[in-house]
Amino acid sequence: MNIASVIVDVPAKQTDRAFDYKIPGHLAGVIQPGMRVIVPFGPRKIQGFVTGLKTESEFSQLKSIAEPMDLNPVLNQELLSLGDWLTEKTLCYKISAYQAMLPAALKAKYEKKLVLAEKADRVALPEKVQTLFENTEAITWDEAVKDGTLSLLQKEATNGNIDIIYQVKERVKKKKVKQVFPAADRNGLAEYIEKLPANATKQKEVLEYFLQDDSPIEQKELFSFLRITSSTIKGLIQKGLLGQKEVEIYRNPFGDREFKRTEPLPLTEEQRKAIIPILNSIEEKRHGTFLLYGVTGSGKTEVYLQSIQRVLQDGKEAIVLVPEISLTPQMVNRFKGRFGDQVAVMHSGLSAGEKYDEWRKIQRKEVKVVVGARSAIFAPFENLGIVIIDEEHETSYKQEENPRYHARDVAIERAGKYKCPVVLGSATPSLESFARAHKGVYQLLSLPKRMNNQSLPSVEIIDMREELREGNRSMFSRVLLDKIKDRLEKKEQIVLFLNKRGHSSFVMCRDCGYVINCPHCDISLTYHRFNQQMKCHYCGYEASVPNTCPECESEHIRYFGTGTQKVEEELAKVLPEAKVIRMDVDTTSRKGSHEKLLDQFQEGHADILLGTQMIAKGLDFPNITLVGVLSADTMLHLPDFRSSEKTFQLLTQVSGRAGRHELEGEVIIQTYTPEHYSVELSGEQDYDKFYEREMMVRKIHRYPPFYYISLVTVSHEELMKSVSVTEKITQYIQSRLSAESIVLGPVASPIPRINNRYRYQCLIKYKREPELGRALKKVLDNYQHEIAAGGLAISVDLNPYILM
Ligand SMILES: Nc1ncnc2c1ncn2[C@@H]1O[C@H](COP(=O)(O)OP(=O)(O)OP(=O)(O)O)[C@@H](O)[C@H]1O
Ligand SMILES: [Zn+2]
Ligand SMILES: [Zn+2]
Repeated sequence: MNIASVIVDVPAKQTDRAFDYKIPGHLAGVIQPGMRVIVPFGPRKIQGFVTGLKTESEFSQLKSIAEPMDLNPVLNQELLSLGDWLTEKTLCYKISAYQAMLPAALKAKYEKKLVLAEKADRVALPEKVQTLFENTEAITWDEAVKDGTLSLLQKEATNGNIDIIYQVKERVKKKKVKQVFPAADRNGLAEYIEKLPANATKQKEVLEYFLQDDSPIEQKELFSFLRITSSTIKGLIQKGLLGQKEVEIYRNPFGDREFKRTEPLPLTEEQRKAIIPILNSIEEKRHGTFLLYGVTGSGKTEVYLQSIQRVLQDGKEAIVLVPEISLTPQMVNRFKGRFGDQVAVMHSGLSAGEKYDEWRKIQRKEVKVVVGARSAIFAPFENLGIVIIDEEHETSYKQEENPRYHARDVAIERAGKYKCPVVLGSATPSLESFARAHKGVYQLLSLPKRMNNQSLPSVEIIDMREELREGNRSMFSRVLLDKIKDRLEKKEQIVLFLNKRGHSSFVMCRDCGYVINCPHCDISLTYHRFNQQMKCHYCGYEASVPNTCPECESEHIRYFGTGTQKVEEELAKVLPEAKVIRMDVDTTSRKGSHEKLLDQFQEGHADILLGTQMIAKGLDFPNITLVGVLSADTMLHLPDFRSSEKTFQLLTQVSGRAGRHELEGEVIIQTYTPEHYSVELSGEQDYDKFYEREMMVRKIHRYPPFYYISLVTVSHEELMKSVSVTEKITQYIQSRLSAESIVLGPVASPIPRINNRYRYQCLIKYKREPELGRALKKVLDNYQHEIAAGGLAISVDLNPYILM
């Protein structure tokens, strides 16, 4: 086995296959499949993944592996083959598939360096170059750029005097701390104390400390404990009385927080009925997908916890996926509280280093449970016993960049290999999943009632147009305001929800209606209050608000739309006595602030929790008795066939925050389109009715779950180019598919221009097209050169969740 197959870090068609490399003698037996290695590729050295070992190659002149990057494989055999599956299902390159499975810290970073070529004659080089290389063989690219000698160096590179090399670097280092320990025995320490002059009190203290406790201590800790500095121990180290060493530690994102241990609750009759089929599937080692459809507050989480407990009994492992936005401290507590140190947590709030450490705990089998967002589905477990996906309807489980995978599909694929169950949980399942459960593809488990038979909160829908007609121009309806006042008196808590998605603050002229758009993208600029700038969310363009309208020169140009800050100001005006906690991207960007705000709210330091999407889910606070939704319909008008579904789901989730414990809950939903069925039915909290209604719409318009869809988006700086390419693609795809399928295109994307690139798309609706994947791959291959040259971009999504 002296030859390794390696997938190299060059995402392109020509390199999307394994290359053979010789394993040099000194690395024989060291190199294993799943390891990252550094290999020569063309003129540079790059990273690669070993996918297999063999004894023969069809090629004769093989280059050798330069060095391994890992001591142990970072991908196990199962993940390596999952990479093949991912490549086929999402049409991505193998290298992208493997990289998606690893924490960011393990993705290669390349440092460009300039080195003197062997044949170079130092003294013959231009003086400037000589000085650069005076004391060194290599300088970094950045240094060269800063020095302004780049063109000179370029000339020397052409002459062959300078080589450019790429050095692979790890992004994140293991965290190390310095420890101090006694290097002499007790007698030695004691003797030295005797010999110390009387004024060396500090040194004496240090030695006495180690006489009491001879275990190594973190240097920083020792210093602060004894109030000393490094000068105190320096002499002691030199004399061989103390030693210093570096040890690796895990970064701990949870600090010293204690997690209160919880015991399994006796299950209710309904929970028992729901959990039995899951437990059976675990015991019988049989793969199956369950849809746990349970209203908000019905105790789904307890079902998850006890299923995991069963899995751990068998010595197996569990993956729990939670949407990023609801990966709240409260959620983490529930898992850490039950399973303690056996739990690793992975979410975007962690630094790259912290994520890396959590990942290593999984890899080293130090934990058995991972709770995380989408990418945690790739946790490198090797004895998986269950995968749980909470809030399975959330669209954040779909990755919107290569590889464009859906975590649900990956979960089912992995669980199939390990012969274990997948549990999808939701109060408002996605239409696709519910339809599959109806067909018997998934097994449906229901929790139709709340805990303790607590009723769902009562919901009242307020027509804001009516409010306006009756002279109320504020953002709060009279009913909502009255109810808030009532709760303030009763000392009960209120959640106010502002749906930010789909609408934002924009700048408009009140006289002529002119809206300020991004000059590079066909989309309005978003107004940011904190720096009073307008910003494009697609390309980053920024500008300040003009004093007069560029169109009619009116001075009545101002921003519209409601941000959380504006709501907060408004609240302060009408209810100055109310204490408000605002939660949005601005107030939660600092690490730990999310948690702090929620803790404050839970401890009763505020009456009102005001926020965006991030407060819609997962909160389980007993004192919340009123939920107000300020604008229910902002999402309804997005050009997306799922907008009704998303609106219904969100309204149901938010409403579910009220009255979860003893106190009864009430919900007020303000809307400008009360007649829309997704608003109306979220008022009745009737998912089943909504499902029927929405299925009819999907059937008529031939959308999922009746049809599958795929989307090709083409963009180019020239309008005509993107139209013509899209046109060709549309025709080609059409020619490859059956008459039953519908190929729509070329049409302009809902956002027709981003960053000065014109965007056109082709939408494919189909029922069964085994050829489609191959045809789309062919399209990508065909345009590979133009794409690589940078002018043309084509993205193919076999299961798009964002159609813009
Ligand atoms: N068997 C049980 N006995 C007593 N209390 C329970 C039991 N199961 C769950 N609970 C409690 O009921 C409350 C609601 O349960 P939980 O939060 O698990 O519901 P959920 O279905 O996950 O809700 P949501 O989908 O709204 O987040 C929690 O406070 C939980 O501790
Ligand atoms: Zn104007
Ligand atoms: Zn822009």
